[in-house]
Amino acid sequence: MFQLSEFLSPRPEPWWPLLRQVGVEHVVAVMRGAEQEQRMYAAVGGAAGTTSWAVGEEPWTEASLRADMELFATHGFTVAAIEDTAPMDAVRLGLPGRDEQIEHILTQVRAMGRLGIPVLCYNWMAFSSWARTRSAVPTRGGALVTGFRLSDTADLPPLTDPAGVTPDVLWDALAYFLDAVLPDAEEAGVRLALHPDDPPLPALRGVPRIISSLDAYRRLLRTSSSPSNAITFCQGNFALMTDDVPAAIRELGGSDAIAFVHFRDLRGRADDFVEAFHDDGQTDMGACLRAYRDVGFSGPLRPDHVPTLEGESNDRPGYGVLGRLFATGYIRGLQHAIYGRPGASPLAGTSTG
Ligand SMILES: O=C(O)[C@@H](O)[C@@H](O)[C@H](O)[C@H](O)CO
Repeated sequence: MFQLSEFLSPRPEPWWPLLRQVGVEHVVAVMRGAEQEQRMYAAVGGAAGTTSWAVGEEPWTEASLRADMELFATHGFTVAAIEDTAPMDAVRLGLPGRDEQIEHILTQVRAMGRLGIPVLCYNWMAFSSWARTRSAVPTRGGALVTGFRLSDTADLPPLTDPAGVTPDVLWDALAYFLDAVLPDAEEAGVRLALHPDDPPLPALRGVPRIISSLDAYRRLLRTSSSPSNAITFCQGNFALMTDDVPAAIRELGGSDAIAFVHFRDLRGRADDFVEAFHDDGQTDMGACLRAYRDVGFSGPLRPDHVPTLEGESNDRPGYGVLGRLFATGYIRGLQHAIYGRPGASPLAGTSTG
């Protein structure tokens, strides 16, 4: 059985109890002021991230991560994964300074091992994160979703100086990173779960991207057979790579390479799409969950990118509270239909009076 999780920063908010109330016990954490926490909303035109490091030291040290875990625990949550890293753009691009950045990642991975956090989600999108060209597209009933149109990026400046950044440079840099980190990750019992480039296009704003196809994942898995060399199966992106997402789950999950799942959906193609409510996109979500069950996936699964609903501010596109609650209910319904409802018996709830 997967671990139904939510994506949170270690900064308590008044609505956290709602997650416990709808049945979420696990957290996928970002780290205070680290790379993804800064990029997760800002990347799509939402509120900018903060760089405050609350416990007086870098967010990826054992002391910081322990403090975060304890904080989540006081709110009833267990940390199932970290979806954030120390800054690593030099690592992604193979630039000078990468060895120092890799040392930070090693510090993080070893700390995660000691703390029993088994999954680290990372990505190969240099100087960016998920990219959208619209952050308020009306969908069902006027709820707002994000959207992307490649043609809208034509006039945007390059994300970084593209000189020298080729797919080969990125692949070599990824192999160098895996070589440096996988042995320690394996020893620590931590799986490095590579997230797809979002959107999965061969290049964005003048800079090539490499993790944008099923073949790229096949190549990743050929690079090292370490059990720590793993995948974040971000369904929305895979739905833009293939028409048969369940088959991709069966292929990649069949060798136990899926360590973490982002459960979401959309409508369109990689160069032109809008996101969707979990029950309103182009993918058969139930067929996906059956595929996870059949390959024995047992890691964290979290909803990703939900619509912003009536009355909510859209300063965190994709991460509104009401949409998260709807997504959680939808996933729990599918889960009980497909896996069976734990503890349910035909007589449960009936009176024997
Ligand atoms: O692009 C995606 O599909 C994502 O999973 C990101 O939105 C992710 O949540 C952020 O980059 C933070 O890790």
